[in-house]
Amino acid sequence: MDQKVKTERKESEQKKGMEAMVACYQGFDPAAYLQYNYTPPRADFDRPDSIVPWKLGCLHRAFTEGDVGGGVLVDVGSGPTIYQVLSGCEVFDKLFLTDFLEVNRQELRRWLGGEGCSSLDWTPYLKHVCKLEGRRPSAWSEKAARLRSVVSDVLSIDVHRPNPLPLDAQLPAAGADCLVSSFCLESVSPDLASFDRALGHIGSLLRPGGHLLLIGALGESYYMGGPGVRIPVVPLDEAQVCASLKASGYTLVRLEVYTLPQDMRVGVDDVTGVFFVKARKP
Ligand SMILES: Nc1ncnc2c1ncn2[C@@H]1O[C@@H](CSCCNC[C@@H]2Cc3ccc([N+](=O)[O-])cc3CN2)[C@@H](O)[C@H]1O
Repeated sequence: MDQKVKTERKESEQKKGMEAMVACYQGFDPAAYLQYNYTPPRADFDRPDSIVPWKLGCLHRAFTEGDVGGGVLVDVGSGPTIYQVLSGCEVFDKLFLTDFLEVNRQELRRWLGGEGCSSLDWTPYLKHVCKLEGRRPSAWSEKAARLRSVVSDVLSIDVHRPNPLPLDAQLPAAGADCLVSSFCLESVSPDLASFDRALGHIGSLLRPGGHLLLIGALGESYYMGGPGVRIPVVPLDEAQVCASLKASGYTLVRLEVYTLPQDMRVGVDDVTGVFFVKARKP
């Protein structure tokens, strides 16, 4: 088989993989997803070993240790959640939330509009991050107001495109100062090659010297995006995450890993661990 035919066959297989992934996401249910992953036991602020307090602690440290800040922060694949930017909103003046699905963008806009009809009450999250910042928990409403004030837009995004954002997105020509992305790339990529390409695509949004804060699942092969909505995930391990970041040209600043206790494995996925990466684009 000559090279041209091989390339065409490979491109056709990649296209089919992406189309299958898009079809999986048509059943994504933001409210169910939030219930599965962002309520106890995974989000139990009275349990030091709960996943969400661990993630919020990683993000708080990463955003407050002095090397991250400035103009523009982009959250890649926000989903229906805002926890991932509760620390970042204090050190950036311009923040973009993004997601592939309109149902998730609508969920984010509802919270931003303060209409009080979000699918999840984010108050405990706001209070917890205020506590991490040494503020009184009653400052949570000030933090909510701060976040609402710095979000510039809720954009569509497709990490499988070389230019993942809409052409009219108002990013600086040099790129964003920081990217944060949580549980997205591995959950939308049919295979490792696709994951690596997507990592490269989002890297094009980041200026040289900027930081990437990446949270993701380890050992996950599927998750439930809603009742009966099983979405495939490309399983990752620590070594692969490090290799993919290196191949994408990043300098690893820190990798932290959380191993799920048995009672955090609640049947909505087969995730075994969570990684937190802080990396810098040279
Ligand atoms: N082409 C695309 N480009 C960008 N975003 C896209 C694209 N396609 C779909 N999306 C968008 O990406 C998605 C992001 S949510 C992905 C969920 N990830 C898996 C889930 C999360 C989770 C949470 C918490 C814990 N835990 O242990 O506490 C474990 C786990 C592991 N399971 C979704 O918003 C979709 O709308």
